[in-house]
Amino acid sequence: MTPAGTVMMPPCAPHLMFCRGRGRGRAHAAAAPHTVMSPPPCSSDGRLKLSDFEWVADLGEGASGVVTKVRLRGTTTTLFALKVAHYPAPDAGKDHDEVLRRATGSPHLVRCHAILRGDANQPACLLELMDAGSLARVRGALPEPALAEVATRCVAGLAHLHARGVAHLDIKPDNILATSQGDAKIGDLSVSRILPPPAACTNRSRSRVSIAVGTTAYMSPERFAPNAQAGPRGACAADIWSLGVTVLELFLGHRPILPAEERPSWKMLRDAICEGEPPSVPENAAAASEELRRFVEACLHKDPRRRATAAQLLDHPFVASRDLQASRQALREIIRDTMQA
Ligand SMILES: Nc1ncnc2c1ncn2[C@@H]1O[C@H](COP(=O)(O)OP(=O)(O)OP(=O)(O)O)[C@@H](O)[C@H]1O
Repeated sequence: MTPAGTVMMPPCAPHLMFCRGRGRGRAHAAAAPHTVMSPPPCSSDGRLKLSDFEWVADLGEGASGVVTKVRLRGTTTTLFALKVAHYPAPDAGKDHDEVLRRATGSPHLVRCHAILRGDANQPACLLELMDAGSLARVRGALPEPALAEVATRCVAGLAHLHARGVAHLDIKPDNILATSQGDAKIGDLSVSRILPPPAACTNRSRSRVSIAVGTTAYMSPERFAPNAQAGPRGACAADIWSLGVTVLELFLGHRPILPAEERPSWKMLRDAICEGEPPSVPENAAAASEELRRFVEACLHKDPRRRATAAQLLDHPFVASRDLQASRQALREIIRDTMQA
């Protein structure tokens, strides 16, 4: 923690050039546009504050905060996304900082460079700018090679989080963010939970976390139980269901749970998810490979104990046997087309 209360995240990308100086604008004279530094450049007094950044554009607003594109004052190329929470989170605040700390080090998770504090002491995360927005913007179905690439990155991002005792709990297309360079990463750790270590799970009450958070359409059946809680394995399995729904949605080009044209209520979703068959790739989807069908099936077991883990999915043929070059190229093209649309 710096004297100003700024939490700085450790670097995860040593190939990026870091700011070592204290002066504004000394960060990265040769940086390309949208280059993100890690850790962020220092302000004039060596303590990073919200007032060191100037507004460039609005990026969006969600339930937990407002996100803007910002620039470090005095620079032209140092752009970030700044997510300022709507409210201070006195209890969850420490946990949230710890979630972000544990998330560093994976190229498949949107990087948080620092946590600043807003006027009302609400957390403000200085994030890597994902300049192509979220995959929810993609119109229509994703071609399978691009989907395999997205799935791979999400599985790798989740494997990183789960191995470090964090459940994301809000995996959905809106929270997979892309860059114009053709990258896609998991973002939005605002409802993520720190999990107790499996070895400490002898005392039931202390070994469970609430999983009744997140976005209803992507929630697994067990999350609809009153005060739904899970141990570390169950909380990670909840993420895997959400991943399966996300992959299926990106494949179909619409939400898979209820007819696309409906705007379902919470109860309709609960009934469909808890009482219906798990969603799957339709039999008549001729374009779907066997690998994709099996991947979705491995994620979407109603019994969380039967779902694959993120570590197992890393070896799944849909991920491990994809054509690397073709899938990366396909993802780049989809992102480019979406940005131009
Ligand atoms: N790092 C980023 N770079 C670019 N855009 C971003 C970034 N992070 C978030 N956004 C955009 O800002 C908007 C709101 O972000 P986000 O979904 O994280 O907020 P939220 O309050 O957590 O939303 P939700 O209600 O879904 O939980 C979204 O449109 C998202 O795509």
